[in-house]
Amino acid sequence: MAAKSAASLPDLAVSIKGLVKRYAPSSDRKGAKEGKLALDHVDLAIPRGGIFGLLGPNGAGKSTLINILAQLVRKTEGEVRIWDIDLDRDPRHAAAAIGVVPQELNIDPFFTPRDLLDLQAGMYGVPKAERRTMQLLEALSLADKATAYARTLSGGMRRRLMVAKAMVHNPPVLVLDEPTAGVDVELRQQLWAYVRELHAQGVTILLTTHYLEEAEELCDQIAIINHGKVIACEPTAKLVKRLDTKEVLLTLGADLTTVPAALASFAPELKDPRHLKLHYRTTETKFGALLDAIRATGLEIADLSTVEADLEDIFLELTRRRPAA
Ligand SMILES: Nc1ncnc2c1ncn2[C@@H]1O[C@H](COP(=O)(O)OP(=O)(O)OP(=O)(O)O)[C@@H](O)[C@H]1O
Repeated sequence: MAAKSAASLPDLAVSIKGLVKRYAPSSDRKGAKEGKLALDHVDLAIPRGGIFGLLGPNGAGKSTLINILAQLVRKTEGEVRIWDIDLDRDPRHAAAAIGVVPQELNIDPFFTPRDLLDLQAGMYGVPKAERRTMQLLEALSLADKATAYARTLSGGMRRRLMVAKAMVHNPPVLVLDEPTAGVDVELRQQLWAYVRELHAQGVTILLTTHYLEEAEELCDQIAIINHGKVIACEPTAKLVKRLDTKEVLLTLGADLTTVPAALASFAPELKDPRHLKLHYRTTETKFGALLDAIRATGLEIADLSTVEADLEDIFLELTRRRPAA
């Protein structure tokens, strides 16, 4: 994979079109004839060479999407291409193009890191001469644990071992599902340093997270998923600004031709003589201060509504929970 010439490299590392996943109905949920719709016509274009964040609250569908890429979950509908290889037509080569670090750290307790990586390399048909077992263990600060039983490794070491395992076949795309869930600050920094190093080497990174701060720190592009739908997908700076900006639409009781100067700091947009849109940064301005400013102008307000409530709710949800310190 890594040997592909620059001219033949795809523009998109991952391309997803109309992806639907409906889980089979569970027998213990009475009355639920239809299974859970976990992904509802998802389209995503993940450019080659970037760090792409898939952000969303619990149960949004992030793991389902990752597990479809990893071929652990079968999609219901839609097209998935990894490194321009269709998952349905050529699952084997699609699998060779991607390394996935799952959320769960299932490692056989009696395997050593070296055995585990050798086994994985064998599964992917990596010839012995091309194996990079010790190099990977060193890169992830696990060289001194190469021959220790996995059961003696700490949670952080296991997580790093899973990253090494995902990189054994040198895939051009690395996917990390909630890599820092329950991980301490030091390990998080180590993990990100390694991810950045891979990125610098040209590996495309896709990660899922609950945490806006984390996505903001690492990712150049972020997609937000909620209830199985992608509700935003933008460059990080643009998205963060949009998430932090609240729009308020005022319906006026009388025609307005000139916006009062006192509202200038709220980026006013007079849509028509009866509708005025204002913007404010939620991290900088309290809603009460905005109301006070409106009241002080003496404008007659017939109605007031906020726009893009869905994104705002998610923003609150994502910022309320912070990464574990
Ligand atoms: N095997 C399954 N059978 C039935 N429903 C499932 C299954 N796996 C997940 N779901 C449901 O599909 C929805 C999406 O779950 P998913 O695990 O993909 O979300 P998530 O965004 O990864 O959440 P989390 O961050 O909590 O892992 C949830 O409502 C979940 O309960």
